[in-house]
Amino acid sequence: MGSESEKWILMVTARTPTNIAVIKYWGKRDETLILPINDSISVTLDPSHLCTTTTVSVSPSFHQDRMWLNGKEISLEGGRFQSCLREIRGRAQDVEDKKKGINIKKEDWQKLHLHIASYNNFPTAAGLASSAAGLACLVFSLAKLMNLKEDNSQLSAIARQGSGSACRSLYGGFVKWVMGKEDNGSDSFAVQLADEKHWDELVIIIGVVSARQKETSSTSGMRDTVETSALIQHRAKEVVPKRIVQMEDAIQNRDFPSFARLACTDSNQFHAVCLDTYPPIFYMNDTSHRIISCVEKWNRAEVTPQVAYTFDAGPNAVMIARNRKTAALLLQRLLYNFPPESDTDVANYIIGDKSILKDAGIKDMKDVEALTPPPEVKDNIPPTQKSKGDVNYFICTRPGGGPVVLSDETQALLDPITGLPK
Ligand SMILES: Nc1ncnc2c1ncn2[C@@H]1O[C@H](COP(=O)(O)OP(=O)(O)OP(=O)(O)O)[C@@H](O)[C@H]1O
Ligand SMILES: C[C@@](O)(CCOP(=O)(O)OP(=O)(O)O)CC(=O)O
Repeated sequence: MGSESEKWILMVTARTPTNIAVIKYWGKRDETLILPINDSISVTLDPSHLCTTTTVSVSPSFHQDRMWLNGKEISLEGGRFQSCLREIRGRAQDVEDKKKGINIKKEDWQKLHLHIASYNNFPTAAGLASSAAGLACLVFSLAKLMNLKEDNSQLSAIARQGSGSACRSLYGGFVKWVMGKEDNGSDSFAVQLADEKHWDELVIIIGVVSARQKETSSTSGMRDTVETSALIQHRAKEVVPKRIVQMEDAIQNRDFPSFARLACTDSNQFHAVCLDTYPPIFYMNDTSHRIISCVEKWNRAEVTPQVAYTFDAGPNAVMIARNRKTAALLLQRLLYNFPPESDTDVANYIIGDKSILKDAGIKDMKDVEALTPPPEVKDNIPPTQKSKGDVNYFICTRPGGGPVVLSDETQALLDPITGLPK
């Protein structure tokens, strides 16, 4: 390993996506190991629009494990961070970098300290699953630094101990978290159902709904649900197992009507068990409900559903359109019902893949104001009833790939000489 006066720093930078569940995880059977009461299925979101980048580094000159999140130092003392660090260090292998004269033996990892810097390219703790991308990226990048032999499924079982939904961010495309049966959690990990190319027509539009930071975290919310809701047992034992099979088929066959029906009803049932919790938990707000009715009205007016919606533990809407054409029509409807404040630049209101905006024929606010009511809406909504400013912005994206190592050193978040954030 070399002496403390040695100045070498070894680092790895990785990028990891976030994911949105279409069959929800809600409820644990083991709080420490984070073992769920049902399987869940998610779609990985394109990391070009929503992702975490993490640089992990090791040096004999570091005196303690330290972490910076979005430029601010945070504590690594929490049990979940500690579980991930312990599990990874326990599996670390020898690492040799002849060019830099570095030779780390596997037992050295127990003594060496780490510096970690992470950046989310989207708001943290805003209900956009930052913990999922963040914990997955931490585990993935450390596994690369310490040369772990484990595959992504085995790494997902470590990320799971950081945050349950994080285990599904170890793969791109469509991912299932198998709940497992063992008490030690060894069979509770993520598997890829299909990669992102399998169903590449889908377009995802996220409505970031104005909200204060949520009152009930997922962790405490699901604990209360398991303790007090009678419906959750029925959901976990009877409803989800059938839906998992049906959702796997829908994904395999690219059967959008079944996919949409299952995603919407499962989101609705998740929010129903929240309401069945005592005291009740409300994650969706009035704007969320209006988005649901906008989509439901349109879906009912068409022969088959055009758009699926799903909501996690917050008011943000995740809408999945069957293809680009539908996504453009959806965007017109969303902008008609939820226009930005008059002084907003449309380019800041629709972010991510802006080409959908072009498909929808919208360049500026004049085009938004000129939108006519969609055919399924009978009466023109007078401007005062439109919900200006109830949505902060929309993100246009698509299903995306899994974690990757960024080999371009300029993308590292830590300085290669000091080991501190750049
Ligand atoms: N890049 C990151 N690296 C490590 N940990 C992170 C990262 N980003 C977020 N976290 C952890 O996740 C916490 C936020 O998780 P929280 O569940 O409150 O919000 P969220 O994940 O954005 O929302 P939700 O899980 O409801 O979708 C942060 O306080 C931090 O501990
Ligand atoms: C509603 C959800 O987003 C709940 C996510 O819960 P978390 O994974 O954030 O909870 P912990 O395991 O306690 O960290 C549904 C889902 O992602 O499946």
